[in-house]
Amino acid sequence: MLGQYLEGVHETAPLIHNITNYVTVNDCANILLACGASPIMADDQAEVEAITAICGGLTLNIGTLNSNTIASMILAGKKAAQLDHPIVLDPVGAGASPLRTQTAAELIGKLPITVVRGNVSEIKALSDGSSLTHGVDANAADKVNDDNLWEYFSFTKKLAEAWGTIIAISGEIDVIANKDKAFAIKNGHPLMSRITGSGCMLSVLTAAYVTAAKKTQNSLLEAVAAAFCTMGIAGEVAASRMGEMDGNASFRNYLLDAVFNMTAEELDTKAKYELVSYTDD
Ligand SMILES: Nc1ncnc2c1ncn2[C@@H]1O[C@H](COP(=O)(O)OP(=O)(O)O)[C@@H](O)[C@H]1O
Ligand SMILES: Cc1ncsc1CCOP(=O)(O)O
Ligand SMILES: [Mg+2]
Repeated sequence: MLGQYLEGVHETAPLIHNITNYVTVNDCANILLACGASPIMADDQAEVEAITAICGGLTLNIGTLNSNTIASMILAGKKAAQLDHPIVLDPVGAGASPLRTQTAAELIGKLPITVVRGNVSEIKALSDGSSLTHGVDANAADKVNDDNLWEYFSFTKKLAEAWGTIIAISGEIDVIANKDKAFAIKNGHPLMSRITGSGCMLSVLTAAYVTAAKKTQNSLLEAVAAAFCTMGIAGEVAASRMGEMDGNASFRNYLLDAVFNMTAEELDTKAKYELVSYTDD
């Protein structure tokens, strides 16, 4: 079922506008190319509306936000809204500083965000201030596990309703929800948290999948789940290639290669997820 979403990206080759951080920008461009999409990074207020207008989707990542890029995000987001383009928000480090938390909240309040993709501590910090991030990483105390999974289903459903977005929480178990349904995804590998950028790359990948799904009139929720499974499976494949002297630099390259070589069949075969419908309860 999810493989068709990768095919959709290959067939439509969506162009994605990214206003993102300067730490992981090159990895974000490369993972978009790896999945068959195209990246353009542009963050000056004088051009963001024109760039958004030639693209199919937009990623807003606040990882190294500043007052110029915050204004650019609002301008680009409003243009994307006018053109009915999907917008993915990555609230990097929300909870780590008031500027990050307030900016992410402002973007959610002012723009019709399609997907908020963050780690569990970032999303909790934004929902009710109930967590502290470990910098840009999740706080171990917030971890989603089999015991608290239903609490997180209910949490993401409520948040999806309140914000009118898809909520996509990443981690060892990913939880992705709209107001009606939720996916729990169990692909991935612990090494993914030992490189910088696995979350940022996942956000741009998500933008590519939802942009393609919108164009082909497919489910945006399933498109997000397909992007998450793609990333998780790529992490598993990359980990299986690690040699004795390999470290996080090799892992990052193997991860990109795994996305580049991913097929719809591989995605369908290796995806590990549980789908829950709230209308059942
Ligand atoms: N311990 C883990 N086991 C399996 N997958 C993981 C683990 N930690 C992170 N991931 C995966 O890494 C990717 C990035 O997630 P995460 O580390 O939560 O984002 P961020 O880098 O924004 O904090 C996701 O695909 C997630 O599923
Ligand atoms: C380390 C760091 N500092 C600001 S942005 C950034 C990258 C965060 O990337 P990710 O959330 O994908 O690990
Ligand atoms: Mg992140």
